[in-house]
Amino acid sequence: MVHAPEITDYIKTRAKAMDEVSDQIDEVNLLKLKQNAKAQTEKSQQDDNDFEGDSKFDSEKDKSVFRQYENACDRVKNFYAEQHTKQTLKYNLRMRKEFRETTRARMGVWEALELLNTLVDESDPDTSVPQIVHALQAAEAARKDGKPEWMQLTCLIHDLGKLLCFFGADGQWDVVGDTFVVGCKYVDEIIYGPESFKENPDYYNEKLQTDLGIYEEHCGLENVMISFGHDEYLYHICKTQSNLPKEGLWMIRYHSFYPWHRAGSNAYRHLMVEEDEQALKAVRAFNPYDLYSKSDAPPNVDELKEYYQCLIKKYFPEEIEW
Ligand SMILES: O[C@H]1[C@H](O)[C@@H](O)[C@H](O)[C@@H](O)[C@H]1O
Ligand SMILES: [Fe+2]
Ligand SMILES: [Fe+2]
Repeated sequence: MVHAPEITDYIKTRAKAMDEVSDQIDEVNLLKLKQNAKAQTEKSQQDDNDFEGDSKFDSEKDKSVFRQYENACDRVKNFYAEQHTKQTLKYNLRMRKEFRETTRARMGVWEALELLNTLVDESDPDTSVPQIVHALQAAEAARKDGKPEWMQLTCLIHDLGKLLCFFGADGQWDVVGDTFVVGCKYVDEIIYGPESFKENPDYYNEKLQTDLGIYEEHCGLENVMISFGHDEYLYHICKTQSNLPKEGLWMIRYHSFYPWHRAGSNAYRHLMVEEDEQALKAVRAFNPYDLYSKSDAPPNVDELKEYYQCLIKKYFPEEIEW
């Protein structure tokens, strides 16, 4: 039997022991929490570093069969003739003002993707499948390579700006195709070269046909007008309505800017600032998922829907203003 004074002693020692045990438990928990946090930071750092690693999904592919513009079909050639003729400086100034002042539609990201189900890109020599297929091919390739979630999502949505085709665009010349800088000399790296601008009035304006044109040296790509289309349009939507990292935003904004980012190009370097080097790295890391996934088997939209809807929720609100 334990008596009164002893009870208190007993209770005290028990309590002390309990305290010690719970201290230990707390310590174990704290340690676990710390370990978890450390693992998470390491994981996210790993994720972030990982986005730049070389693509692997395309290792077996013959890359030389993509982007063959010289022997492309008439649909592609006619597209560029029209785009190079109509993307004038004046047109670009007008578009930039106009598109920011209007909301064309309100809908969620997945809904927007489903709308692209009916759109085939006339400028593309490498694919003639509906754009939702291209979106999922690009995203699935990034996922297969273990790229971070934000990059998988960027791959999924990168061409959503082509929705402009449904919002009263004048055709496709003002929405799709490679982009280039307007307001300065047309560089050799542009598809079909500077001569393909012969019907464009800017071609005959001497002030616009110097290396700098209307720009200052190293003014930064941010301050340069790149021909208007799905990249620029979607970039502004994502910048103001998503929490995608800046790398994802760069991938979207410059993915069609092949004269600048394609392998071996040195074009437009005199307009860049230091940060644009980072952007270039990001866009080059993204490019294989956009380009080389075009020859992959078409993915099953219904099967993938849930996974990507979850990803979308992490970075976008339910409804977007388009
Ligand atoms: O989505 C477009 C399209 O597929 C074009 O054909 C290509 O030239 C662009 O660079 C790309 O962004
Ligand atoms: Fe694109
Ligand atoms: Fe694309």
